[in-house]
Amino acid sequence: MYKEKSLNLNNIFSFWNDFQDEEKFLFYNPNEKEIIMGAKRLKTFKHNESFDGYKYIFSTKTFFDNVKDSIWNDFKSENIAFSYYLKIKDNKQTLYYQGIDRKFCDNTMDEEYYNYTLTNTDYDDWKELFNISYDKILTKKINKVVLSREVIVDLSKRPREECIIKRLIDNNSGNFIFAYSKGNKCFLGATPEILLEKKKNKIISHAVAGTLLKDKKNDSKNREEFLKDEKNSHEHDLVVSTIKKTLEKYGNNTYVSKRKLLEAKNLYHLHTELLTDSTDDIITWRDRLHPTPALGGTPRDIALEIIRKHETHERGMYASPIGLIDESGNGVFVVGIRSGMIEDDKLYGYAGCGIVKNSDCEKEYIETEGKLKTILECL
Ligand SMILES: C=C(O[C@H]1C=CC=C(C(=O)O)[C@@H]1O)C(=O)O
Repeated sequence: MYKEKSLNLNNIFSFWNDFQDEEKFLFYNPNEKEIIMGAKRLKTFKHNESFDGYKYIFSTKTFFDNVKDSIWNDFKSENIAFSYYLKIKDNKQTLYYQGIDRKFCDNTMDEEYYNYTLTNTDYDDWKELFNISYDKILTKKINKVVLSREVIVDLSKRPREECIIKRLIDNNSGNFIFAYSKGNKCFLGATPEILLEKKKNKIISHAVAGTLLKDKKNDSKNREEFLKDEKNSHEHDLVVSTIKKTLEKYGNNTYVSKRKLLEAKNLYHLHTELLTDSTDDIITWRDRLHPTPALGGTPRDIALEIIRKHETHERGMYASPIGLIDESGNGVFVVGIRSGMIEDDKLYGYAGCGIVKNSDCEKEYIETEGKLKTILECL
């Protein structure tokens, strides 16, 4: 259905810029060393409709089903096929297109940087949110809840999306980079966390939770201690056991790897890989797993109620599954953390962290500052 041809752009973002006012996405998979961009919506799939014949499906979801805040207008839970895709892999560029062939104006990219100011101070709100949640932990209503912050960043002019995307890719090797541009908004970020992958009949999920901020001076000692640290282990194990239960319930031959360290630019995380055999489709699996206690909490319903009721901002697509699915139904969903929404000359930045017994309000806030750097350092 799609025609294909090789391209030789000096600036791969010429594709992005050429679709000025069109809906488009970018998805960089560091494991495959592959960038896929798509532009111009071709088809929106109905529930359970087959994806056959479409090169890639870009799949979006909001954290909660209902979205009220105008920041998230038009950002929905959808499966979308695009008219144009550019795949960049092994130094080769392939354009897939439906309908009219397209010539791209291949201008070199001048990088533009943005001075910014944070316009909200939210420590008091954080403290209140933390105290409400911590009380639920002390009274044993919940074991864990993942709380998040929204920072509002004034950029004084609308940034060029491709400049920020390029820096997200350059700064965060090993992370998945995503960008979804629609109207005057663009949601983008660099995430270390895969919710799930489907490779033929294997489902692979990843528990990523527990955080150490990097400190160059004591790096190796800190890392060793972090791997054994009780608070972080507890926070991590709650994610592993919830994912494991879901894989065991719906799959066969579930396997849990040994815990490892996952490195991001400014942080380390605890990381466990979980695998199971299943022929069920990737969207069904996404809906079984989202949100894991790395983004929601446990017990899930009570933790989600706390988030819904007490976080003062709306999560929208923050912490939600963002996926790319290929023609054969294989693909990957990552979670939209370390992210921000550009709206005109503002950026709404998001970061969160897991709260468990032994969490400290100020330390957790500092942890979110470290996570926010991912996006702020790319402005
Ligand atoms: C919720 C976020 O991080 C999650 C992923 C890894 C580690 C986390 C933690 O240690 O709290 C969080 O569960 C975020 O970055 O916004």
